[in-house]
Amino acid sequence: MCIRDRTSSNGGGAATGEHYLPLATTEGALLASVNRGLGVIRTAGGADARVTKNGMTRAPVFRVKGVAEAAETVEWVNDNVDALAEAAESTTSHGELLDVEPYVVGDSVYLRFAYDTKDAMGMNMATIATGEACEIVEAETPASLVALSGNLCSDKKPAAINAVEGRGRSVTADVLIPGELVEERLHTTADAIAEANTRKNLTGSAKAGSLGFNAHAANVVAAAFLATGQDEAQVVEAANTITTMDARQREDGASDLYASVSLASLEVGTVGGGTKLPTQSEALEILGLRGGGEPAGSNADALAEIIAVGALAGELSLLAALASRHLASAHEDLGR
Ligand SMILES: CC(C)(COP(=O)([O-])OP(=O)([O-])OC[C@H]1O[C@@H](n2cnc3c(N)ncnc32)[C@H](O)[C@@H]1OP(=O)([O-])[O-])[C@@H](O)C(=O)NCCC(=O)NCCSC(=O)C[C@@](C)(O)CC(=O)[O-]
Ligand SMILES: NC(=O)C1=CN([C@@H]2O[C@H](COP(=O)(O)OP(=O)(O)OC[C@H]3O[C@@H](n4cnc5c(N)ncnc54)[C@H](OP(=O)(O)O)[C@@H]3O)[C@@H](O)[C@H]2O)C=CC1
Repeated sequence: MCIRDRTSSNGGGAATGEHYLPLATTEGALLASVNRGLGVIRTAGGADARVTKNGMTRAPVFRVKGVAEAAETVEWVNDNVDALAEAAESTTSHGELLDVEPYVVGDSVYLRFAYDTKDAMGMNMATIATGEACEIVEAETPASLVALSGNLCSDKKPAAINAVEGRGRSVTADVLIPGELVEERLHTTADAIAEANTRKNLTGSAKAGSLGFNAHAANVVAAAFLATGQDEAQVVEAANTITTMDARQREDGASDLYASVSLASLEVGTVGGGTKLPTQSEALEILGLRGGGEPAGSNADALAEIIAVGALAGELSLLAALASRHLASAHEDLGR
């Protein structure tokens, strides 16, 4: 299935202008929901979306004898990031090493390498580059490589480090919706949506011990990932999204709705992996984002921003359905 609706994404580079949002899903009411949310966003004048951080990570784990060797290894790494960058970047003409963050646990040393992988999601690129850098670490320090991935990366597992530090693209989208539009198209009020968001997405998620403070960002991310050839398993990283909804009172006493989603770790690319498959490549072509961007990285930034606006649309429509008590009936009509 493919939703053909326009989002407005004002990010840098190629992200300006109007876009379609290709989605592939088996969730019965999702397309209707996102379509309604996008329609409301478009009528409100469009959403803003920006990538605010970018870094694909790979964190190998090394064995040392104890704390003294661990400290020696960390000191060497901190003093020699340039040498590690030279080794890592010798394996790629696109990737750039941004940072190496050491972590010590007893006789294990973890080095979290972060790369700007430009338009690639970058897991192969980062893994190959990190492997090369590890050879220097082993040659220059007492540390011995145990595993090229030591799970502090952290790939395809729910992990607070991704929610806090980010992984892939960290992207935020927001929109201000006039109160009248909320009532006309979402059949509820800004206050009711804001209350549902606070009690459900914030307090309810906190009580559940969740890493995600959203309603169903994973629905939109999964559908966009399938449609555009991303690595499906990495939906788990994007599920840590935080959704905020506030009723902003106007001078005339009415309230408009401010809505935002912040996806700390959205791992997307427009080159490499499944993006080359025929249908997925066509979906990226519809977006005007197939292949490498100019400058490199701008296409993947734009894709991240478009997916974020889609997630915002989904959050708006579902929270409105909950606030107006339409969730069950919508799924009776569309989802079974
Ligand atoms: C279903 C609606 C949209 C009806 O909402 P409505 O306002 O009664 O719909 P409408 O018939 O008046 O149409 C309004 C707009 O919705 C869109 N729309 C409407 N129908 C379609 C359709 N068939 N195909 C494509 N687009 C559709 C379309 O944009 C349309 O505008 P128009 O084109 O008429 O100018 C609303 O009730 C809704 O969004 N409900 C929420 C459904 C939802 O978000 N489900 C997500 C999955 S639930 C889940 O997986 C996760 C969960 C819930 O467990 C997570 C949690 O715990 O929160
Ligand atoms: N290896 C692993 O541990 C894991 C792999 N994966 C899989 O890895 C794949 C994704 O890895 P990824 O590295 O993204 O893809 P690819 O391995 O397909 O490599 C992408 C390559 O495209 C080249 N390239 C050309 N133009 C650009 C551009 N504009 N921006 C960036 N790179 C460009 C780069 O080559 P060059 O570097 O020579 O410049 C880059 O390394 C997926 O299939 C995923 O499932 C997923 C998780 C873990």
